[in-house]
Amino acid sequence: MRRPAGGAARLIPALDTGDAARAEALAAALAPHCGLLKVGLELFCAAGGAAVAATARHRPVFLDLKLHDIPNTVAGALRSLLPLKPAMVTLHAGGGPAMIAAARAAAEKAGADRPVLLAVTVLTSMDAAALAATGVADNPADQVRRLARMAVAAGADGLVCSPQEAAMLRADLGAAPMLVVPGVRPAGSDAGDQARTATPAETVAAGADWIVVGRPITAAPDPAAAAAAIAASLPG
Ligand SMILES: O=C(O)c1cc(=O)[nH]c(=O)n1[C@@H]1O[C@H](COP(=O)(O)O)[C@@H](O)[C@H]1O
Repeated sequence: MRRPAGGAARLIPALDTGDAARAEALAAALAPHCGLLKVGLELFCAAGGAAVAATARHRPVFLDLKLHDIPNTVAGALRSLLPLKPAMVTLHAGGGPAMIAAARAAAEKAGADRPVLLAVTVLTSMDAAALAATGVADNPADQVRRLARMAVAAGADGLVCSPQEAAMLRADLGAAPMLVVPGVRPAGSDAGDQARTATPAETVAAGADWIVVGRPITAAPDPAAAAAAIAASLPG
């Protein structure tokens, strides 16, 4: 997976709907304004591999299932997903180094076309209090850094973090890891359940390769126009 040159190629709209027909209509409308399209849990649970195939007719697919299980099970899930040829797949960094290494080994079976493996660090919906409720006393940035270092050392190609940690991870880990960043909100739009946010331009300036945007696009009266406006706001 090549890194995006800039502009619309950096945008990944999230097709978060349980309605496969609506997802396909969104994919067709948004394709001119984005680099990839994200199929996440809502759409995959509703429509499975057929939704991935339908989406892939428009743009390469970021398959965001956030795998998190014992290493053997995650490796098996990866093998099951390879025929769908996703460009990117997520797994939770919290599954630990053996799980990530097992996923990498399974992905390698696809050869040069293997999916990029992205380790999700601390969900962008979590603030320090939510993290503390899980037993992690560190602030989100410190926990993101710890998980990111571990995940990259274990074989992840890239990381999912919030806009607020992107610059820190670039400084800490250098240019190599791909950074895919959700929790992105155009100025003035509703944060919803996202806790650690920034605007699209701020997020790219902080070092994100790709930004993931869902509701600010899908809930807009004209999703294609919303995506085009976000893409136009991104630095090259
Ligand atoms: O892995 C992800 O894409 C992801 C990780 C994370 O920490 N936070 C996060 O919001 N996401 C996804 O990014 C999208 C954000 O959607 P909106 O909040 O509607 O823009 C959703 O599809 C989430 O599943």
